[in-house]
Amino acid sequence: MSRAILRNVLKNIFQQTRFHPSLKQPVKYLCSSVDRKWKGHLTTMKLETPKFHHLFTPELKVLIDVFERNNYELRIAGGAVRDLLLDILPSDVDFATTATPDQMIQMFTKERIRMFNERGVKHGTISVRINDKENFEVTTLRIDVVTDGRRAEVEFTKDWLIDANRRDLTINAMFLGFDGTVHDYFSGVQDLQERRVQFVGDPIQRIQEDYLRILRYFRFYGRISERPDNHLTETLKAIAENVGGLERISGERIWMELKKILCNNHAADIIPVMYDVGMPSYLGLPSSADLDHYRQVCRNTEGLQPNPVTRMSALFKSEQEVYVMNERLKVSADEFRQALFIIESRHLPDKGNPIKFYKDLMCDTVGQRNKTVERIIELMKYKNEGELCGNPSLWTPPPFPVGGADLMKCNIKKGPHMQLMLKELRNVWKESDFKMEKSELLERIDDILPTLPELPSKKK
Ligand SMILES: Nc1ccn([C@@H]2O[C@H](COP(=O)(O)OP(=O)(O)OP(=O)(O)O)[C@@H](O)[C@H]2O)c(=O)n1
Ligand SMILES: [Mg+2]
Repeated sequence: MSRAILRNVLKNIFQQTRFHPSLKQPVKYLCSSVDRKWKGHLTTMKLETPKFHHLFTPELKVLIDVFERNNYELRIAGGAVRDLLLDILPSDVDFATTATPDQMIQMFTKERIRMFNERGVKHGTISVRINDKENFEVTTLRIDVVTDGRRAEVEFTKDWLIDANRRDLTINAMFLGFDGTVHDYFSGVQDLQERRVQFVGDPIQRIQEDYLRILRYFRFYGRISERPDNHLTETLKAIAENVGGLERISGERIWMELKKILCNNHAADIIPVMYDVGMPSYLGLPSSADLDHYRQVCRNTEGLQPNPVTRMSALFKSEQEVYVMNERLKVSADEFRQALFIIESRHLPDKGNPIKFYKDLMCDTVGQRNKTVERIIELMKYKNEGELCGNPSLWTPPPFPVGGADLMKCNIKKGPHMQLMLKELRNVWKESDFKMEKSELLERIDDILPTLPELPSKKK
């Protein structure tokens, strides 16, 4: 078909659909429908993996029977199909059906199956618990009618193609029947085989429906692509033009995705691409990061299962930048402290003796010992000294032999003075390479006392 004819056909569909009274948002709906009609094309294949059979619990069989008895179609949808095709057991399985939420409610009530969590109903999701053992979420096929880039108002449909078309990536837009048939409208199987990540239809439209999809794109790129630099130009262009929409996405949701990106394959290349398309400020990351240093830290941490914060810390030049990031991403208190710890300790001189350096650091770091060990292990990965991680006894000093009670016996009162004295004694102990014993350390008190600063006395 020539381009001109195609354009005309599309125009006709446009005009017919535009004034259809049932459409609340004609133009948006229309774009999707054109997209669907010309790009969506069903291909099927049989899935052969034992992982698929693992899903068939007695409870799932009950669910399947209920839908069958009531003549509604039910299929596995989205991410779980992708994972099974990759021979991975999916961590969560979503189900899609042609039954409307009302029909499902009627059916489950009749079948005496317990429903819970009514909040999903508006978007077509019914949650059920079967045999008091397993929960399932079943969602009616739908199209997102009005979207504000975060949430959608939906309209239900019985057309699998329409539902596939509103999904983000081709590899996430497939359905799986319980006989093992994969229903693939947008060449998701081929994209998986060729390890290609692309949006369903028009990337701009898909992104504008939910800006978090920008991050989902990079997450799945890391999981799927074999090459670090195989992005489609059209995809990157659409992302670059729409990064501003990330402003509307909550920091928590962004951090959930970013964490995975930082630990996935190709993290060394993906974050710089995210910089190229103008994302850092929307993620609370410094725009002037040293990306070569970041790449180096990715190499240092390769294969060591780093905490995502460890890699992210390479993007920060100052504590201030860590605070800015936290303002946006609201990372956990632990993650925040880990980032600060790396920023503070990465440039301390180790005087050519890393084991002594880490022992001293262990000794200097206040807080729970197991947390300190975790932080130091991450610092080792960061600094390319990961070979030390597996052997903490090498760099863990014995417990400091002096405590507050010992100092009180030597007439040192509790409070800031005692803290200063403990700190000085710890320094003496470090210099002895952790060999001095309690009695020897306590003998030093008299020498240290005159060197301590005068502390202001409490006002009466
Ligand atoms: N912003 C989003 C989020 C989800 N989905 C669709 O909803 C499915 C299920 O979403 P979710 O469970 O959040 O993601 P998964 O793709 O399953 O990935 P994961 O393995 O992390 O669960 C996705 O596969 C995709 O079809 C989407 O189109 N757009
Ligand atoms: Mg999922």
